[in-house]
Amino acid sequence: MLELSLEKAFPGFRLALELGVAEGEVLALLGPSGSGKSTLLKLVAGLLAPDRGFIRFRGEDLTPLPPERRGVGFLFQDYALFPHLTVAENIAFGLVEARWPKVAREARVEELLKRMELTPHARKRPQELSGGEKQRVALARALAPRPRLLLLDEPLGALDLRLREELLFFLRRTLREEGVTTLLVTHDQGEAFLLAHRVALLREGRLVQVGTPEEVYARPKDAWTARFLGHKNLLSPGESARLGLPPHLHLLPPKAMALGGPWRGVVEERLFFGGRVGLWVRVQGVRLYLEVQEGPPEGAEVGLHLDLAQAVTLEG
Ligand SMILES: Nc1ncnc2c1ncn2[C@@H]1O[C@H](COP(=O)(O)OP(=O)(O)OP(=O)(O)O)[C@@H](O)[C@H]1O
Repeated sequence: MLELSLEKAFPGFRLALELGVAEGEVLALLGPSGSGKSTLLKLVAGLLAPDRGFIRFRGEDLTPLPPERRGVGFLFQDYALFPHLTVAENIAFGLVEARWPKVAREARVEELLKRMELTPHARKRPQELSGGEKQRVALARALAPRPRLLLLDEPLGALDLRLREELLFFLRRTLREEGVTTLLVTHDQGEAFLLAHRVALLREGRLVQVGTPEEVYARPKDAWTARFLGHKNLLSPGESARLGLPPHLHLLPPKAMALGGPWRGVVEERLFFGGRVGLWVRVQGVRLYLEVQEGPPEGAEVGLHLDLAQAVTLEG
């Protein structure tokens, strides 16, 4: 168990939170730019000292320890590999430092090369690798010494869309196979949902909500959280009333809507995404968004099924 109780202030910014992470759990810190995600990671890594509070891991207080004595592996945004070392040597770096015996070292490097599909690149230097390959080497290097705790700051940040997706599934498998307790920073909700057992939403240095991806998506605490998690159908009190709901702020989740039903609407926008189609439909003067397999063209009149019993009341 990792237990955090931390306070840290900068001019114009204050982080204050308490958070527990279970053994082997992957917890994603999700929040907009400037919400304090990296600051939190740096406090746990020991690169910053808290003004108040503690970092406890398996009952041991890590707060007074320097970074290298915390048993923490990290992968920060600028995953600088050592340019003069080969891929295998980069991965072995932490093992040499930790004085692993040669045989164990070689076995671990080989295991990670294979796991990360880097075996053919073992003797290359970083400048001979693609962006995605570099990122995999950096991840292997962080994992190699079997850290008890892994900190990942935007591990897929610097990559293009296609590589991001490819590495996302790769990272997901790796984290689950290694079973290491992980704190992961991202501002991408899709990434957080796919990678993490639980998601912690950070806003202006405070935790807004913590829960499994399913929990926070189904029951966001307030309108800000709902929007941040990618919800599109937030109904103002007036819009709620027009659809026959009490005049409060509501969230209509995607599963509460389908084509074909008694509500009459007009397709105002049709967005083709490839495997799915997004539709903005105006119903009773309210614009609602839904995704379908195949959708009617813009301007078409459609029938909508709205299960209003599934609407979630939100705080402002
Ligand atoms: N060393 C520092 N000195 C002063 N202010 C800092 C320092 N580090 C961070 N801050 C401020 O603290 C706030 C939180 O920064 P932090 O880097 O933790 O945000 P973040 O959520 O990681 O953002 P991003 O997604 O953009 O990386 C910001 O307002 C930033 O300007």
